[in-house]
Amino acid sequence: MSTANRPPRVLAIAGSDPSGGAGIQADLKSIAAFQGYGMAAITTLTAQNTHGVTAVHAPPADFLTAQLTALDADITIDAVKIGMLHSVDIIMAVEAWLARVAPPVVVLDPVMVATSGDRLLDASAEDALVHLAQRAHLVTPNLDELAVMVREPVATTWSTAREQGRRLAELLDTTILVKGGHLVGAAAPDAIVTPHAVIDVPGQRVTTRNTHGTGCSLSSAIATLRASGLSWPDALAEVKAWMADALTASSLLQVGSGHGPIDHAHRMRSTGEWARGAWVDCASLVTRITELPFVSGLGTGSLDGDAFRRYLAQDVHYLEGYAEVLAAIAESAPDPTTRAFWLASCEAAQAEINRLHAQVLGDADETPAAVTVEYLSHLRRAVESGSYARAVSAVLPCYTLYSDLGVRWRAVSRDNHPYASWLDLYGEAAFVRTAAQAERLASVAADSVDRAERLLMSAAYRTSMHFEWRFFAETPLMPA
Ligand SMILES: Nc1ncnc2c1ncn2[C@@H]1O[C@H](COP(=O)(O)OP(=O)(O)OP(=O)(O)O)[C@@H](O)[C@H]1O
Ligand SMILES: Cc1ncc(CO)c(N)n1
Repeated sequence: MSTANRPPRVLAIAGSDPSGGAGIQADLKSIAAFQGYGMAAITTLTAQNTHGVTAVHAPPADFLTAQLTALDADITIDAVKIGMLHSVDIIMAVEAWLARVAPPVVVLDPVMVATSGDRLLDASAEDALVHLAQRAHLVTPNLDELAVMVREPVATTWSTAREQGRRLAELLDTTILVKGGHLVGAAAPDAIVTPHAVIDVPGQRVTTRNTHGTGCSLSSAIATLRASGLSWPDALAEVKAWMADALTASSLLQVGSGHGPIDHAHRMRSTGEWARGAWVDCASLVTRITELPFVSGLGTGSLDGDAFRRYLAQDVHYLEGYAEVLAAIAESAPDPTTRAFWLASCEAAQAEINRLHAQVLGDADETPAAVTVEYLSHLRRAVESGSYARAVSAVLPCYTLYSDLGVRWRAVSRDNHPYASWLDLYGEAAFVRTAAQAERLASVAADSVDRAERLLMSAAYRTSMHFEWRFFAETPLMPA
């Protein structure tokens, strides 16, 4: 299924939303955001904006068949995403085409009602849609659609939703993506559910009204990543991280006064730039860090155990101050999602402190080294500057450097390696994702400040990277 370097050719069979937030417009933007080549066969035209749908016009179903036939006569299709189908005639046209062409990836978003509450599927077409769903490799109902498909009341808890997903998976004998977007609370969980297993993919809720088209965008993005070779759960985790940022960035778009669209293009717009630039500017410093005897000895496993212990004893001191700094950053974060990220990071640092005390260090309490004290005062000064952007820049090397080292160490054999569990901590996918997210948040912050402040951000970042170098150079040499 992998398309190696060729972008997957992804076809959306869906309705048009002229306001650009949902329907084929959202599909094409999402497919492009995940680097696919997008195509669109239009089932229906809607007249709609961010407040709702005012009219629907469906061309004859034969004309949809003509569009689909023109495509498969000429183009190999790697994935299909199916959205608004509106009527039994249209559903039957799509079903006949799927039966003939059998595309390798078929994702069905069983669109019934828009975010605004307007019906997009005739009530009489619900059974036909359930029948069509048996031909899909993944079905992505929201909680209302799930309830219709299993003929039960709408789930109000996540556990009921997962159960209903399980029953639908059995009924259709296929995989279901159960979406928790419509639940209330701080979480926005999703799950990949088969007749035999449930894989939860957790997520934080973004506080925003701009949720128009999230379902369309999710299903076409996941079809694109599946056709690129990812498993359903991996594809979902990737798309959820992207969706959270697209929801957060939606406030800048100012499209309409109702439920506005998400920002599909947020990654193209700017994020990643400042932080990547700051990293590249520190390239030679990073090389010097990797060449330190302590760092190379950690990788090969040849490092002296006492030196590692002395480093950890200082790292505990460092992490204690660092966790306080992260809590202060969370306090000054610009929105609840960003705050949740820094709080989670603060908790992870505290967990690491507890783990080090319990498993490695015991009660011994060594004096903080000069480098530890100075590095922490640098971080505190960045917080006290009152600039969120500068404080984030100062803590960022802790993410980018350790993620980079972790990735380098992935290739190292873990057989009899004395520091294997420590190397694993930073090389695992979750930490790499966290570091990438921290970089994105720093870049977003960089976009909101002036040039002078951006220069101060870069200075704070470089100073921290320099302290990282000193920390690896000096702490192992502390007197025992
Ligand atoms: N406020 C939110 N914060 C974070 N994620 C969200 C939020 N709202 C929806 N999502 C995510 O967006 C995706 C779509 O979910 P949702 O349940 O909203 O679908 P839908 O109702 O089909 O969407 P649509 O608005 O297009 O009808 C899911 O991955 C869901 O978890
Ligand atoms: C065309 C179209 N498809 C799907 C949805 C669901 O959000 C919508 N609002 N409009």
